[in-house]
Amino acid sequence: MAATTTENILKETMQRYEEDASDDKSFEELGVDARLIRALLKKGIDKPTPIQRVAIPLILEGKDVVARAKTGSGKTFAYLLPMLQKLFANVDRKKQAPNAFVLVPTRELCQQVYIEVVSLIELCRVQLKVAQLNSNMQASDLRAALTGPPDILISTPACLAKCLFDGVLQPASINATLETLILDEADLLLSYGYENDIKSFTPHVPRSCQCLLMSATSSTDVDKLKKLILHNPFILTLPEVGNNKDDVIPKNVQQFWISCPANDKLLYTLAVLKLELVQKKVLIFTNDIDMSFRLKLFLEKFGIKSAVLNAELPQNSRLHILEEFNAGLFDYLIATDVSQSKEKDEAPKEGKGSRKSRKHKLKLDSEFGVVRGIDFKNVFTVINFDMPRSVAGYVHRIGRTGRAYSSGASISLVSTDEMETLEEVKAFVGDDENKGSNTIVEFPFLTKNAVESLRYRAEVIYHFLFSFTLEEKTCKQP
Ligand SMILES: Nc1ncnc2c1ncn2[C@@H]1O[C@H](COP(=O)(O)OP(=O)(O)OP(=O)(O)O)[C@@H](O)[C@H]1O
Repeated sequence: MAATTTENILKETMQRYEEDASDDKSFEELGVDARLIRALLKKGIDKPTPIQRVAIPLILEGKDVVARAKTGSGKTFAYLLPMLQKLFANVDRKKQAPNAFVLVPTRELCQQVYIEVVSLIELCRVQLKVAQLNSNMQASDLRAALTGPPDILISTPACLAKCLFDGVLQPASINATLETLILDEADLLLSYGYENDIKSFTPHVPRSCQCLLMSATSSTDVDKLKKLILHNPFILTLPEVGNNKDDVIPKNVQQFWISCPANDKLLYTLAVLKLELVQKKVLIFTNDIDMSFRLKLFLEKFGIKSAVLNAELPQNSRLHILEEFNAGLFDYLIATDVSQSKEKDEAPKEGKGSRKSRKHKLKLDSEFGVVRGIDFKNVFTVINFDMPRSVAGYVHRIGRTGRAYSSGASISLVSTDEMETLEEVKAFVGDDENKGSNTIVEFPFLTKNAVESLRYRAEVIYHFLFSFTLEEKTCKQP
């Protein structure tokens, strides 16, 4: 009987919030602070996305929330706005530790969230201090960052655990002060090997703390975290994402594929870019880091300036490249997500407590972090130079365009070997134009003649580069 009543309440509440998600409420009607609304307007944001319409009122009511919504749906503001609003209400309070923790899986995401929070605070002209931690910081740097203490702490779970272990943060202070705990990209945190780190601080999270889990997919990991962290028994999983493709691939992204011999991928990419068949900015995904460098050099010889982004680059360089790309300093970025390459299968399975295997897993997963959650600004086109190895990889790559209310396109170059993956993608998203907008179809704008007209020059450049790359030892012989 009790279970039925709880089920009914949950059902009714879900219905209410489903209705809220589909109506046209403004930020003001959601109860967002006028300063934050003005700040959003300065960023060109004037109406909430569906996940924001649903999540913001709930979070403002103080509920624990598990928010599941597709990539690029605006989850960051869905938690940042109510979190800041709560802090605005009590700017001058004395405290022993930060009032809010935002935990994310990678350093790039720490940086991304940090930039977003600081810019909102500055635009609102409110005195709040934000600290961003990373695992390269020495205990003295961590101590300095936490002096004050800041109002908001943005960190990976590992770095937070380190602060506790080194005595930089006191469990009692967390227990006395923490009001909001946010786990962003919650579906990734455990797969990044953070379980023990999370377990090391959860006992110190006070029962009164509001906990939010933001995630792009549902998984057993999210359920595990939910059990580990959420205190408030009223947990609402927001009904935005189901298990079908319409829920995960943005409807405003046109998806194309091109059949292309494996050896001609450089040439086809060149043709697509040189003939301006796609709209900028362009994010190109390769499965192999060497190939990304080769592609960069090749395009450069045709006057197309690009940068590479992969987990082998030092983190500072990665952050710098992301910042420059997002600031519009160049239009083409070649990213490698090694988790989509064969190397992933060769990774040793994680043994219990095995330091070595955990390290290896972290390395591979941080490379996956190049794709997941990163908000590449104003990307219109995603090119799969190599097909990702799974439909999930495809969905995450495509999710880098068509973010929030913008539109976008994707083109996948498919060699004979990759046809099987294309078939899987087709089975998932559909390949029949009549089925609706959310399908993958053959790219109609690149003719064989157009490709062939570039072949001779491309081959000359290719041979020139071949000797060049041998000398430089930067790239391998293709
Ligand atoms: N209400 C809005 N209107 C227009 N743009 C928005 C709105 N809210 C957020 N955005 C923009 O949409 C983009 C995607 O938002 P965000 O990074 O929060 O998505 P996400 O759901 O966290 O995606 P992912 O799961 O990939 O991390 C950002 O550039 C953000 O500035």
